Amino acid sequence: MLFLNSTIEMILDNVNDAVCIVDKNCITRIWNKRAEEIHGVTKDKVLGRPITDFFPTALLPKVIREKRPYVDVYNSPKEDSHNIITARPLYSGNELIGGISCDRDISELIKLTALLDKTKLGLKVLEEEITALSENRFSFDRIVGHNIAFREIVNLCKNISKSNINIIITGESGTGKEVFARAIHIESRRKGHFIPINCSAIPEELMESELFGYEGGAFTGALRKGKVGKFELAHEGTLFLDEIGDMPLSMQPKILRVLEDGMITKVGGTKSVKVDVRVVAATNKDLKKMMKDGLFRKDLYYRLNSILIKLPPLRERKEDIPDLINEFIEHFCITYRSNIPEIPSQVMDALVNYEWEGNIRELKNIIERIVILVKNNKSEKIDIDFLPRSIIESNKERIKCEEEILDLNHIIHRAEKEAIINAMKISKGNKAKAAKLLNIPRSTLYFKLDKHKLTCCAGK
Ligand SMILES: Nc1ncnc2c1ncn2[C@@H]1O[C@H](COP(=O)(O)OP(=O)(O)OP(=O)(O)O)[C@@H](O)[C@H]1O
Repeated sequence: MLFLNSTIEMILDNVNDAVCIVDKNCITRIWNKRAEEIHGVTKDKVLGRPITDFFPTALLPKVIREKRPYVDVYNSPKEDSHNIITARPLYSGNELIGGISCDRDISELIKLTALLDKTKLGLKVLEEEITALSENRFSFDRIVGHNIAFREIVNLCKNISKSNINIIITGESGTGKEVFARAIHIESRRKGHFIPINCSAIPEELMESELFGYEGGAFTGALRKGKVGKFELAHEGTLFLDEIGDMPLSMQPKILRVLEDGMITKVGGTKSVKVDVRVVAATNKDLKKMMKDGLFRKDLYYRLNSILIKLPPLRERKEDIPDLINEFIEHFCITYRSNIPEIPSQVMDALVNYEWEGNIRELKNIIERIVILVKNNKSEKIDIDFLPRSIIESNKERIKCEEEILDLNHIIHRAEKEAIINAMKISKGNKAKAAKLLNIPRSTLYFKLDKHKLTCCAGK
């Protein structure tokens, strides 16, 4: 008889799953070693006995009764034990002779999943702590700069933070508009989140659904369960509309409406929801000019612009550059685990006097690059050669100009050139008259016009 084949039994004792074979009367015929381990019942007890004597809810009697398989069914035979069972009827030709079940123990997997869930929870707590810490990083106290005009702006922003008025922040790229918007949000103590959206990064056709959300299946490619828009996410918080100058004209009246009545309707939806959102918008464009050119709506501008904050470019607050440099060096030395390098005065001068068209962002990027170079070169100080070529060149140019300012020969040379240009202007290009005005012979004037490369203005 098949059930008594000892070779099969020997093979089954060496597989990882618990195997149980019963005859058509549900009497246990094969019970392998793994089944003994998983179910805690030995062969000698179970063999020859109905499987239901040991496992009243066993799947095999059901399989035999219904003559159909059950695949990958979850089963917990005892506390803390979790199995996945597959059970099938066994046939000899057309005759049903019994059933076989294979149990895979997934208790370890379940324990690991529980551990993972616990870890996830821990991570969430950590994430929240990190968010709180990084939010703190953006508070007004952490904004670097002691330039008087800049401090006045910081104080003004602190004062208006707690009111709910909308704000527009302008300034060149990289001057810290987003940093200010975040600081205003933190200072406001609003309960909700700070939600940034970059208007220039979102295609016009997606803007409405990004801002107001959409109902499930509102359009092709939409998520089945729909999406919450940024306005709703910013409920009781602050919505930061970055690059507001790039907001499509078609969207502007819709935003104005939300700002006026605080109600939003999702794309494809019919219900309106009330939101309490404070809007801070930022741009480096000239919105007034855009209004004149018909590219920005006046009504939206005045609705947003309860107060306008203008951040100065870095070159207008050079005295803040050393503090910013030190702050960024400390920051990147932590990131790249390197010691704080010495900054020779020549390097500091070069950095302070650079034009910084990309403002604080450009300065920050360059300091990061410098910290990496210092580390890679195992240096203890910032060598001037670690600065980018553009800064080195502009520094050389500046030093040259400063030297020229004090060079007496150069001063005389410039004064002479200026006097000749003026004399030529007054005499309307008449050299004899100009020479007379300058009190020099005409031949000397010819020589000096040539020396100063002014022959072009000689004819005028
Ligand atoms: N006062 C500040 N102190 C320290 N770091 C600053 C300060 N202002 C800006 N930064 C840093 O400079 C970088 C640029 O700032 P931010 O993104 O706020 O500029 P932005 O004006 O919004 O730029 P864009 O117009 O390009 O969006 C950021 O990395 C920010 O952390």
